[in-house]
Amino acid sequence: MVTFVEGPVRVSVPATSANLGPGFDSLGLALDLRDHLEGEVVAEGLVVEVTGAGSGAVPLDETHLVVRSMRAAFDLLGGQPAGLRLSCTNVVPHARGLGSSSAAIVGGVFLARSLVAGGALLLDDEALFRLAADLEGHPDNVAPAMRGGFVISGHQGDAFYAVDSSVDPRVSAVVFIAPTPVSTEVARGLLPAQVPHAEAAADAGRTALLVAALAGRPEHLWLATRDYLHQDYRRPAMPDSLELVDRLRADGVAAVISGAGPTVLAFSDGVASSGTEELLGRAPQGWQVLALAIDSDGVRLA
Ligand SMILES: Nc1ncnc2c1ncn2[C@@H]1O[C@H](COP(=O)(O)OP(=O)(O)O)[C@@H](O)[C@H]1O
Ligand SMILES: N[C@@H](CCOP(=O)(O)O)C(=O)O
Repeated sequence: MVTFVEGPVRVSVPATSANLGPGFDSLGLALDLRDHLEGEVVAEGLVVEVTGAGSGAVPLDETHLVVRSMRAAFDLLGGQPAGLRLSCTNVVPHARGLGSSSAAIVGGVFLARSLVAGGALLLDDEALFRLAADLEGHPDNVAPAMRGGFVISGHQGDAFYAVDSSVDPRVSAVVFIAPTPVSTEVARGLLPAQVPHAEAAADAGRTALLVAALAGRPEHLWLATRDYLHQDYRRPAMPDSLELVDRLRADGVAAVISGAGPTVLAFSDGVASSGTEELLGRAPQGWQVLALAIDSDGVRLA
């Protein structure tokens, strides 16, 4: 019989940028931009409040992504609470390629576990990661949202792996958030079933280089962030984003489509052409630009 904790529990969960150019469906980086969730077990019913990103757009019932994720975790933890109150304060923009859905899923499963007495003994971090990755369908955002930092992840049969890798302290990110959304589902629908072998080989080389560049050789970030597997195929859904990537890269900036887009992420490595101040001035009109440090905590009690 599962026992729930009394009173509200607060958690926070970071935005994430997946792919980082060539690391399609395998690389992900947690960024210092957090959604906050507060949950409480109550006598009956379901009350969901949302402020910030998604307010007025996301449902406020059982179909809300955080609620669905909490329900899935409660099932694995041993049972559903009699009633639930959930309050979401969101800053991660939705459908922009900054991992809002993974933040909702990871925040939800972690919040559910935190609402159960001894929850971490009933559902350990590995099981929680697996649940979240199953709910999302790909682990590249979920892994850094859960663990923080830079994580290499993928499928292993019907399970998942995730391995932390280091990030040089000189590296940070500037994100250019496009004014209009593109859903990940739509952006994935643009990808071909097959790619030429030479391009797959080139992409593998750049991905390996990117891991080394992030770990301590940031001077190679521009070379390392060239993608061959997804960005150009997605151009029709986000032409302005690809144009911005092209412009920044032509000036030597390590710029990529963040996740499935349409946000553009540029790595700042502290040197003049890719310094944060210089990058902040490159935002197209109507776009939001944010300088973000790498988040090293992942989901946590707020
Ligand atoms: N915090 C949230 N609460 C409820 N639903 C969310 C939340 N974040 C994301 N979603 C759902 O996920 C969708 C965005 O997911 P997706 O297309 O994968 O984009 P993203 O790149 O932001 O993850 C939203 O339109 C919404 O339906
Ligand atoms: N590897 C996925 C990443 C999707 O990230 P999101 O932040 O856009 O949800 C993809 O490229 O489809």
